[in-house]
Amino acid sequence: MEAIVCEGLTKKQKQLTTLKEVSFSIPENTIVGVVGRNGAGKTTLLKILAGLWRASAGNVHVLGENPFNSLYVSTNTIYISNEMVLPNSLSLSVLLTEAGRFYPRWNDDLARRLVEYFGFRGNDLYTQLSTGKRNTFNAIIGLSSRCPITIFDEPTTGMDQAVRNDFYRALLKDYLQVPRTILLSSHHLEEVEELLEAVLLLDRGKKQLYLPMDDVKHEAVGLTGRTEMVYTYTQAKTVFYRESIGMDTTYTVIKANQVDMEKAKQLGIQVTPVSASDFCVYLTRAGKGAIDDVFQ
Ligand SMILES: Nc1ncnc2c1ncn2[C@@H]1O[C@H](COP(=O)(O)OP(=O)(O)OP(=O)(O)O)[C@@H](O)[C@H]1O
Repeated sequence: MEAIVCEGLTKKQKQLTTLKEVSFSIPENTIVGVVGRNGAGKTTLLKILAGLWRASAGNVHVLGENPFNSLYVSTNTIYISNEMVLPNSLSLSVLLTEAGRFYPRWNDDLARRLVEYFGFRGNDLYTQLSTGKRNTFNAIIGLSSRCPITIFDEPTTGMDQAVRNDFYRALLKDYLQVPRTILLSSHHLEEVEELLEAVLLLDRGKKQLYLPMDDVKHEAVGLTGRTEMVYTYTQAKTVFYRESIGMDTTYTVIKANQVDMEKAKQLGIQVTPVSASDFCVYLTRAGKGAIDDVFQ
């Protein structure tokens, strides 16, 4: 069954169209990464799915309902972001108790064990936590809620590397125990790719790609060789990205299934894999050349 379905989802904010006819569906009990450059529309999309914002056009169904103003969706969905505002006067321990009263599948034992593991004290106040600690606490709430739709919007902002690793590991372990639909937005695809079953890449409000993770990893290859050779070889092929390296060498990223390895070898062209993360970066370059051009 599909947990989330979007058809032609469009969002207008002031003069801007920040989501443009985005369509996709996510089966229940899957972990999907939502990636894209700054301003691509990730937060906008996630807030609409969480029922916090209303779509301007198109259809959105979360657990079979339009999420906006739906009590059913809001009790079965949690949206975790670094914009979360929790009451100043309540201790962390009381905040966990209150979260447990709201979310039907809340696991208090998990919450308390994570709080202890990450070095919180129950009587600390939320507003006195550092940014990384606050986001760690938010992430604990997100995990422990065990909501059927769990949305993490850049959850690791400010966390140090060890905490990020622990968080992703905890997420995977708990997901394996209690499968649910998890959306995770991140600027660091390389950090989360082992967790993800699919990737949704947004680019300036449009869906640029939505593929199973394994396909994203194998979608493109890089060709390095003499400029003329590479240009001739890649004619009529799907080129995602090109870059000059040195005087007469070019690096070109093309669709992997269009490469004949034998032919490339004969032409002296070296074929190398392209990581999922690099592939997404190549797909969403602004088309204004490279940063080096600024210094010329
Ligand atoms: N409240 C708002 N009013 C008007 N425009 C907004 C509002 N919130 C976001 N936008 C615009 O919508 C676009 C998408 O923003 P959004 O925050 O969804 O992107 P994002 O992919 O999450 O970016 P980032 O990676 O920087 O967090 C941006 O152009 C942003 O300026």
